[in-house]
Amino acid sequence: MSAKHKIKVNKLNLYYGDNHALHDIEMTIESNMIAALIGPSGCGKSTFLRTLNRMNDLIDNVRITGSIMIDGQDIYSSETDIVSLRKRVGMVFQRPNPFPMSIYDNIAYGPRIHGIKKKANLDELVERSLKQAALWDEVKDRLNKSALGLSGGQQQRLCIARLLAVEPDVLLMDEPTSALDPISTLKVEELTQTLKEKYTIIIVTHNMQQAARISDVTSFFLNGNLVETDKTDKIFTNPNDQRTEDYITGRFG
Ligand SMILES: Nc1ncnc2c1ncn2[C@@H]1O[C@H](COP(=O)(O)OP(=O)(O)OP(=O)(O)O)[C@@H](O)[C@H]1O
Repeated sequence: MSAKHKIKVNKLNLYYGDNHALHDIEMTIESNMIAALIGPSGCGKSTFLRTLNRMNDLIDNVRITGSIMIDGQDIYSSETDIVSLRKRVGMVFQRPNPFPMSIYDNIAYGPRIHGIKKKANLDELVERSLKQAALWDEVKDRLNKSALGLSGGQQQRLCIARLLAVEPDVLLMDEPTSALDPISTLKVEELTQTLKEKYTIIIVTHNMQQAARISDVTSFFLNGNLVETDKTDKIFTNPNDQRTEDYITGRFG
């Protein structure tokens, strides 16, 4: 396997009880890329995203076959420690979900759990994470105020900062801007462009303009199948598969 392959998915199948939701998915994602997952509602994008940090393990009756290698290690092997997997592969959800505590404590929460206790170290981590999430300037004077007082867009960047504080290397984003106004959306989109220098990002989006604007590669899903993955420019100008063409030109979905 090439060292550049951050994530390698082999013959991945997922069943919710009798519902065969993902069929033989094969995908390779390289480091420092933004990979967008697109497709009509119910095609399996979120399900696939959740397999990358084993969030589906929390759902009853889920059965998974195949493998997902991250940095050459099978995340479904019995040796994988799920807590450290979720630290390495963090997730941002559709609705910002800050904890009902101060801005500072939201960011310090993860590092404290992972054993960082010294105030000076936490201060430094909080500042660095908020700067990385392009939120520091807006909140530096109110770190001890409740995170719930932030705007939706600020809350989403706080959730991103909270992830960065535990030093992941893959970021999963499930429609991270669908609940945000256009200006906040733009800020989160700009943020993804700086974050990809350090992280590998996989983003589910219903917004095809967003996929075209921010991603390097795009995968089109349909009915639980991965129809094709290609460079984003190619997918949006000259896809290989007629079904992709029909979707991006708005013939269905
Ligand atoms: N927790 C669950 N239990 C049972 N079935 C589920 C569960 N989550 C998703 N499914 C089913 O799996 C299939 C894929 O759903 P998924 O949410 O992954 O699609 P999606 O492409 O992300 O859709 P959307 O764009 O609407 O969010 C659907 O048939 C859905 O009903």
